[in-house]
Amino acid sequence: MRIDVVTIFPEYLGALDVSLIGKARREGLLEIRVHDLREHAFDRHRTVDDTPYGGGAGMVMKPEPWALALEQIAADSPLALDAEGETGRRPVLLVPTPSGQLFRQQVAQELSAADHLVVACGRYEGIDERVFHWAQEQYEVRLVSLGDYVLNGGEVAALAMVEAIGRLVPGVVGNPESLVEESHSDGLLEYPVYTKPSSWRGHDVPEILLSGDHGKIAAWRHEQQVERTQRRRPDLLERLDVSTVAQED
Ligand SMILES: Nc1c(O)cccc1[N+](=O)[O-]
Repeated sequence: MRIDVVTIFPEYLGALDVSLIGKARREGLLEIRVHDLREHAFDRHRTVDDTPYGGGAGMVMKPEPWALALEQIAADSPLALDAEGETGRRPVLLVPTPSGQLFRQQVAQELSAADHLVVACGRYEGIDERVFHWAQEQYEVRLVSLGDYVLNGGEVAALAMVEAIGRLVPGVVGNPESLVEESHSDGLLEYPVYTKPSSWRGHDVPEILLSGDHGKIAAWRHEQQVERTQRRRPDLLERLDVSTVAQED
Protein backbone atom coordinates (compact mmCIF):
# COMPACT_ATOMS: atom_id res chain seq x y z
CA MET A 1 0.00 0.00 0.00
CA ARG A 2 1.13 3.51 -0.89
CA ILE A 3 0.29 6.20 1.66
CA ASP A 4 0.90 9.93 1.13
CA VAL A 5 0.40 12.38 3.99
CA VAL A 6 0.08 16.12 3.31
CA THR A 7 0.72 18.46 6.26
CA ILE A 8 2.27 21.79 7.24
CA PHE A 9 4.12 19.92 10.01
CA PRO A 10 5.97 17.04 8.27
CA GLU A 11 8.05 16.43 11.39
CA TYR A 12 4.85 15.46 13.22
CA LEU A 13 4.71 12.30 11.08
CA GLY A 14 8.17 11.16 12.22
CA ALA A 15 6.49 8.52 14.36
CA LEU A 16 5.74 6.63 11.13
CA ASP A 17 9.46 5.77 10.94
CA VAL A 18 9.26 3.85 14.23
CA SER A 19 8.19 0.35 15.32
CA LEU A 20 5.87 -1.83 13.22
CA ILE A 21 4.97 0.79 10.63
CA GLY A 22 8.60 1.87 10.28
CA LYS A 23 9.65 -1.78 9.83
CA ALA A 24 6.92 -2.30 7.19
CA ARG A 25 8.24 0.76 5.32
CA ARG A 26 11.77 -0.60 5.36
CA GLU A 27 10.52 -3.97 4.16
CA GLY A 28 8.53 -2.36 1.34
CA LEU A 29 5.13 -3.51 2.64
CA LEU A 30 4.11 0.11 3.08
CA GLU A 31 5.36 3.02 0.98
CA ILE A 32 4.74 6.18 3.01
CA ARG A 33 5.59 9.65 1.69
CA VAL A 34 5.13 12.84 3.73
CA HIS A 35 4.62 16.15 1.87
CA ASP A 36 4.92 19.72 3.16
CA LEU A 37 1.87 21.63 1.95
CA ARG A 38 3.89 24.87 2.00
CA GLU A 39 5.88 23.57 -0.98
CA HIS A 40 2.69 24.15 -2.97
CA ALA A 41 2.22 27.77 -1.79
CA PHE A 42 4.10 30.18 -4.05
CA ASP A 43 3.74 33.62 -2.52
CA ARG A 44 6.76 35.06 -0.70
CA HIS A 45 5.54 33.85 2.70
CA ARG A 46 4.29 30.46 1.44
CA THR A 47 0.85 31.33 2.77
CA VAL A 48 -1.53 28.42 3.22
CA ASP A 49 -4.34 30.14 5.13
CA ASP A 50 -6.56 33.19 5.04
CA THR A 51 -9.52 34.75 6.88
CA PRO A 52 -12.91 32.98 6.67
CA TYR A 53 -15.68 34.32 4.38
CA GLY A 54 -18.67 35.19 6.56
CA GLY A 55 -16.40 36.22 9.43
CA GLY A 56 -15.63 34.26 12.57
CA ALA A 57 -12.50 33.48 14.53
CA GLY A 58 -9.44 31.75 13.16
CA MET A 59 -8.16 31.11 9.66
CA VAL A 60 -9.13 28.72 6.87
CA MET A 61 -6.69 26.73 4.71
CA LYS A 62 -6.61 28.11 1.15
CA PRO A 63 -7.82 25.72 -1.61
CA GLU A 64 -5.09 26.26 -4.22
CA PRO A 65 -2.08 24.81 -2.33
CA TRP A 66 -4.20 21.72 -1.57
CA ALA A 67 -5.26 21.37 -5.21
CA LEU A 68 -1.64 21.62 -6.41
CA ALA A 69 -0.44 19.08 -3.85
CA LEU A 70 -3.28 16.62 -4.52
CA GLU A 71 -2.91 16.97 -8.31
CA GLN A 72 0.80 16.17 -8.08
CA ILE A 73 0.17 13.11 -5.88
CA ALA A 74 -2.66 11.84 -8.10
CA ALA A 75 -0.46 12.17 -11.19
CA ASP A 76 2.21 10.12 -9.43
CA SER A 77 -0.25 7.53 -8.08
CA PRO A 78 0.20 3.84 -8.88
CA LEU A 79 -3.46 4.10 -9.93
CA ALA A 80 -2.63 6.89 -12.41
CA LEU A 81 -1.87 4.06 -14.89
CA ASP A 82 -5.62 3.49 -14.81
CA ALA A 83 -6.27 7.09 -15.86
CA GLU A 84 -7.94 5.66 -18.95
CA GLY A 85 -10.43 4.42 -16.40
CA GLU A 86 -10.12 0.73 -17.31
CA THR A 87 -10.70 -0.16 -13.66
CA GLY A 88 -11.93 3.28 -12.56
CA ARG A 89 -10.03 2.95 -9.31
CA ARG A 90 -9.11 6.21 -7.65
CA PRO A 91 -6.85 6.86 -4.66
CA VAL A 92 -8.69 7.38 -1.37
CA LEU A 93 -8.41 10.91 0.01
CA LEU A 94 -8.71 10.43 3.78
CA VAL A 95 -9.42 13.66 5.66
CA PRO A 96 -9.23 13.46 9.47
CA THR A 97 -11.87 15.97 10.64
CA PRO A 98 -14.22 16.32 13.63
CA SER A 99 -17.08 16.62 11.13
CA GLY A 100 -16.43 13.22 9.56
CA GLN A 101 -17.78 9.66 9.82
CA LEU A 102 -16.57 7.99 13.05
CA PHE A 103 -13.35 6.04 12.50
CA ARG A 104 -13.89 2.46 13.70
CA GLN A 105 -12.08 -0.84 13.18
CA GLN A 106 -14.50 -1.63 10.36
CA VAL A 107 -13.44 1.59 8.57
CA ALA A 108 -9.76 0.71 9.13
CA GLN A 109 -10.42 -2.76 7.72
CA GLU A 110 -12.15 -1.30 4.66
CA LEU A 111 -9.41 1.27 3.98
CA SER A 112 -6.63 -1.32 4.42
CA ALA A 113 -7.74 -2.75 1.06
CA ALA A 114 -6.98 0.53 -0.75
CA ASP A 115 -4.01 0.57 -3.13
CA HIS A 116 -3.29 4.24 -2.52
CA LEU A 117 -4.32 6.34 0.48
CA VAL A 118 -3.71 10.11 0.61
CA VAL A 119 -4.18 11.71 4.04
CA ALA A 120 -4.90 15.45 4.18
CA CYS A 121 -4.04 16.98 7.56
CA GLY A 122 -6.01 20.17 8.09
CA ARG A 123 -5.01 22.91 10.52
CA TYR A 124 -6.53 26.19 11.73
CA GLU A 125 -10.34 26.10 11.35
CA GLY A 126 -10.09 23.56 8.55
CA ILE A 127 -9.67 23.25 4.78
CA ASP A 128 -11.79 25.29 2.30
CA GLU A 129 -14.82 23.00 1.67
CA ARG A 130 -14.48 23.38 -2.11
CA VAL A 131 -11.35 21.22 -2.02
CA PHE A 132 -13.42 18.16 -1.08
CA HIS A 133 -15.85 18.75 -3.96
CA TRP A 134 -13.06 19.49 -6.44
CA ALA A 135 -11.13 16.35 -5.38
CA GLN A 136 -14.06 13.99 -6.12
CA GLU A 137 -12.95 13.60 -9.75
CA GLN A 138 -9.50 12.24 -8.92
CA TYR A 139 -10.15 10.76 -5.46
CA GLU A 140 -12.63 8.77 -3.43
CA VAL A 141 -13.03 11.40 -0.69
CA ARG A 142 -13.55 10.11 2.89
CA LEU A 143 -14.00 12.58 5.78
CA VAL A 144 -13.38 10.60 8.99
CA SER A 145 -13.33 11.58 12.67
CA LEU A 146 -11.13 9.98 15.32
CA GLY A 147 -13.55 11.07 18.02
CA ASP A 148 -15.71 13.80 19.48
CA TYR A 149 -13.02 16.07 20.88
CA VAL A 150 -10.99 18.98 19.59
CA LEU A 151 -7.43 18.63 18.34
CA ASN A 152 -5.23 21.40 16.93
CA GLY A 153 -5.03 19.68 13.57
CA GLY A 154 -5.28 16.42 11.68
CA GLU A 155 -1.73 15.11 12.25
CA VAL A 156 -2.38 13.22 15.51
CA ALA A 157 -5.51 11.65 14.01
CA ALA A 158 -3.56 10.82 10.84
CA LEU A 159 -0.94 8.94 12.87
CA ALA A 160 -3.65 6.90 14.60
CA MET A 161 -5.51 6.15 11.38
CA VAL A 162 -2.38 5.25 9.40
CA GLU A 163 -1.30 2.88 12.16
CA ALA A 164 -4.76 1.30 12.49
CA ILE A 165 -5.00 0.86 8.70
CA GLY A 166 -1.35 0.04 7.96
CA ARG A 167 -1.15 -2.78 10.54
CA LEU A 168 -3.97 -4.58 8.73
CA VAL A 169 -2.03 -4.76 5.46
CA PRO A 170 -0.95 -8.40 4.99
CA GLY A 171 2.54 -9.05 6.32
CA VAL A 172 2.80 -5.93 8.49
CA VAL A 173 1.84 -7.74 11.69
CA GLY A 174 4.04 -10.82 11.98
CA ASN A 175 1.40 -13.16 13.34
CA PRO A 176 -1.98 -12.49 11.65
CA GLU A 177 -3.58 -14.58 14.43
CA SER A 178 -2.95 -11.66 16.80
CA LEU A 179 -5.26 -9.50 14.71
CA VAL A 180 -8.16 -11.83 15.38
CA GLU A 181 -8.37 -11.50 19.18
CA GLU A 182 -8.00 -7.76 19.51
CA SER A 183 -10.52 -5.33 20.85
CA HIS A 184 -13.14 -4.49 18.26
CA SER A 185 -11.97 -7.14 15.78
CA ASP A 186 -15.13 -9.13 16.65
CA GLY A 187 -17.04 -6.11 17.93
CA LEU A 188 -16.28 -6.88 21.61
CA LEU A 189 -13.59 -5.47 23.90
CA GLU A 190 -10.63 -7.78 24.38
CA TYR A 191 -10.30 -10.11 27.38
CA PRO A 192 -7.83 -9.38 30.25
CA VAL A 193 -4.27 -10.70 29.78
CA TYR A 194 -1.73 -11.92 32.35
CA THR A 195 1.86 -13.15 32.40
CA LYS A 196 4.40 -14.44 34.95
CA PRO A 197 4.57 -14.45 37.94
CA SER A 198 1.26 -16.25 38.65
CA SER A 199 1.09 -14.50 42.06
CA TRP A 200 2.19 -10.88 42.22
CA ARG A 201 1.92 -8.58 45.26
CA GLY A 202 -1.06 -10.59 46.51
CA HIS A 203 -2.79 -10.58 43.13
CA ASP A 204 -3.18 -14.00 41.51
CA VAL A 205 -3.74 -14.96 37.88
CA PRO A 206 -7.28 -16.45 37.44
CA GLU A 207 -7.01 -20.19 38.13
CA ILE A 208 -8.72 -21.13 34.85
CA LEU A 209 -5.74 -19.74 32.89
CA LEU A 210 -3.40 -22.16 34.70
CA SER A 211 -5.67 -25.18 34.04
CA GLY A 212 -4.41 -26.05 30.56
CA ASP A 213 -8.05 -26.67 29.52
CA HIS A 214 -8.12 -24.70 26.27
CA GLY A 215 -11.87 -25.09 25.78
CA LYS A 216 -12.67 -23.69 29.21
CA ILE A 217 -10.07 -20.95 28.78
CA ALA A 218 -11.65 -19.88 25.49
CA ALA A 219 -15.11 -19.85 27.11
CA TRP A 220 -13.85 -17.83 30.08
CA ARG A 221 -12.16 -15.31 27.79
CA HIS A 222 -15.33 -14.84 25.76
CA GLU A 223 -17.33 -14.32 28.96
CA GLN A 224 -14.80 -11.70 30.03
CA GLN A 225 -15.13 -9.95 26.68
CA VAL A 226 -18.92 -9.80 26.94
CA GLU A 227 -18.84 -8.70 30.60
CA ARG A 228 -16.29 -5.93 29.93
CA THR A 229 -18.18 -4.73 26.89
CA GLN A 230 -21.47 -4.65 28.82
CA ARG A 231 -19.81 -2.72 31.65
CA ARG A 232 -17.60 -0.29 29.70
CA ARG A 233 -19.10 -0.01 26.21
CA PRO A 234 -22.78 -1.10 26.19
CA ASP A 235 -23.13 0.93 22.98
CA LEU A 236 -21.04 -1.66 21.15
CA LEU A 237 -23.46 -4.44 22.11
CA GLU A 238 -26.34 -2.65 20.39
CA ARG A 239 -24.46 -3.04 17.11
CA LEU A 240 -23.66 -6.70 17.48
CA ASP A 241 -25.68 -9.67 16.32
CA VAL A 242 -26.66 -12.12 19.04
CA SER A 243 -24.35 -14.92 17.83
CA THR A 244 -21.26 -12.85 18.68
CA VAL A 245 -22.46 -12.31 22.24
CA ALA A 246 -23.92 -15.80 22.81
CA GLN A 247 -21.29 -18.40 23.75
CA GLU A 248 -20.82 -20.63 20.67
CA ASP A 249 -21.13 -24.27 21.71
N1 LIG B 1 -11.25 15.86 16.33
C1 LIG B 1 -10.40 16.28 15.28
C2 LIG B 1 -9.97 17.62 15.23
O1 LIG B 1 -10.38 18.49 16.23
C3 LIG B 1 -9.14 18.07 14.20
C4 LIG B 1 -8.74 17.19 13.21
C5 LIG B 1 -9.16 15.85 13.23
C6 LIG B 1 -9.99 15.40 14.26
N2 LIG B 1 -10.44 14.00 14.26
O2 LIG B 1 -10.10 13.26 13.29
O3 LIG B 1 -11.13 13.58 15.22
